[in-house]
Amino acid sequence: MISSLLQRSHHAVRNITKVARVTSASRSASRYYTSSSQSSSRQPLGSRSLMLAVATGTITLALLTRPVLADSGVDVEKEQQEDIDGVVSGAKGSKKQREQSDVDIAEDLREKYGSNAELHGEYLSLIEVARHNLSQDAWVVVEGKVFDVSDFHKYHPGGSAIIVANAGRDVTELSKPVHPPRTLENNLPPESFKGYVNPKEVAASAAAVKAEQDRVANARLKLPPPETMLGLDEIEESAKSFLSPRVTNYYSASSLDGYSTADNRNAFRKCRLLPRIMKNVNTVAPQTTIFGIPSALPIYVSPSSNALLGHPDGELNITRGAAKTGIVQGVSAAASFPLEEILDEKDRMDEAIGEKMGLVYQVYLQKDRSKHEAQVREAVERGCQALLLTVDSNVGDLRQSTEKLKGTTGDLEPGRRMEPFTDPPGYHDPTQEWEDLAKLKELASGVPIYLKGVCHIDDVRKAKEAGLAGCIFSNHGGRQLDQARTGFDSLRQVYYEDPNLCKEIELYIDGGVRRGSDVLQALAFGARGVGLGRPFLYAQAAYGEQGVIRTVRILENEILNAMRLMGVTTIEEIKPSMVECLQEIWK
Ligand SMILES: Cc1cc2nc3c(=O)[nH]c(=O)nc-3n(C[C@H](O)[C@H](O)[C@H](O)COP(=O)(O)O)c2cc1C
Repeated sequence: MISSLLQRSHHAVRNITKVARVTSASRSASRYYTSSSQSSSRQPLGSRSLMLAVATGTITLALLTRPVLADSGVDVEKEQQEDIDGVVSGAKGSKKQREQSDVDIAEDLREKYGSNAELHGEYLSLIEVARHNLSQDAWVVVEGKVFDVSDFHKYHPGGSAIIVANAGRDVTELSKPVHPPRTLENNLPPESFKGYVNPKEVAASAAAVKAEQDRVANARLKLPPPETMLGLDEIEESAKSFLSPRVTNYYSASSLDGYSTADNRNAFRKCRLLPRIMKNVNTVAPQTTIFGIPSALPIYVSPSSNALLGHPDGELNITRGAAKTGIVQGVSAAASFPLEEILDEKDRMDEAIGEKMGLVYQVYLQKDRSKHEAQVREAVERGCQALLLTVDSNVGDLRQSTEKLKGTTGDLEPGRRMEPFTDPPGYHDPTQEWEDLAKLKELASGVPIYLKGVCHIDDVRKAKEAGLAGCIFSNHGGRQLDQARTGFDSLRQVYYEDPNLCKEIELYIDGGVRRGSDVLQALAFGARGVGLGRPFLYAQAAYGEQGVIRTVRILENEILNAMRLMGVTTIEEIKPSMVECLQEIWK
């Protein structure tokens, strides 16, 4: 059965993925062999298994992109509910666990129980495994054993996507046609082994995963065509109509009470436009430069992690859609595809279109500085045109809706904690300071740096003094500090306090932008452009690359319409006096 499925799947996606996959697989594989940062205990792949893996990488990806099990008899709804646990945004415990990777769990278990660990009740639950389902925190189950493949997937000869798409799950059946038995295990450092899962649980889960993939692929086929979508919210609703609760929750979740997320939308509703009349608006020009890159519209894709959760092509959909519409793509440090694969896709698009698309890379400062430094080096070497340093995330988030769904429980430990608290969990660097920018600038070697997640005017001034190219006013879509001021309100406040600042340093906003008129309001107060996060995630989830294109076309139509109705023909003509904010009227 598997071989006929493979054949069907292979034909379906052959043209779009084959060359790409093999090229990128070869590059990933060669990096895997040569990278000096690899653990010394890591063994190179045997040449036979490597060739097999490279040759069949396309097939494995195809398997993911097609329905694989028509009628498994599995309770999909129940599985989806359990699957919610796989949201890694809050998988702080797992990060901590990984930091202790020198503790060789494998040896420990083997020493204690030999190969019969399961008889002693030392199982890892699949719920726990499912928590590690994102690119930066990926566990998989192979033949009852749990492995941490967070680093390995980037070097997987068959491509990273196949692993990331199945992170948190049992991949035994998927890997069988590709790998001789135990290939994966033999090529991982010993500390990657996390433990065993109950074989009965594994069988049930594998069937449920396949059934869920089947359901999603079928549901996507039944959506109304993308050209019938007239607004961004409509596309989001389409995506939510079939995405599993865990994916919808991951994309939509906010910190704590979600005030900032709600405020982001409402910020634009507080303002009214004052159009100027009797102007010739036959020709309008919405083009501008974003992060120094020519852009067809004053919008860009704000970097958002894990697009693959919504669609098997994930960020690659966004690369294709952005290239074909002439807007800039922001790639997240926690993207589900490695930067290398996204840049390979960009190269292909540049060649096909005959023009270079705009692509900028987002980074976080991490506790292990070698990690973000390596990311910056790679981004700069491969020609990313700007770096966005996200500064609103010096610690992780508190998304309680997600934690609740995951069944996370809290601390009941008694104790009078009178000492200062230190060392918060997670990989973000809580010690980050302005001084750290010097090193980043050095690594960037002239590539402009923008701070993402700025709120206060004093920080804009400091960024200017530090020689940065600009700031993005943002509260991270309401996913970090709840009640942080909205990007749009920060921009307005800065404009009122120092109207010339936007001439001295580039300013952008993101958060809650869903209409062309929202874009115009931000431009009026001096923003060069606005970023959108969730709309592009949902658009690619529902319609792949076409969803991204449709989203841009909708915004283009709305921006052009609003410009004409406002009586302006260029972005420079949009002035603060054309926007009245109700809050000010009531003062
Ligand atoms: C699911 C999701 C993942 C995100 N991941 C990142 C990230 O990895 N890095 C980052 O700087 N911002 C990230 N963001 C924030 C976005 O870049 C952007 O600031 C926010 O989504 C804007 O709000 P909007 O979704 O209302 O457009 C993420 C947002 C969402 C919704």
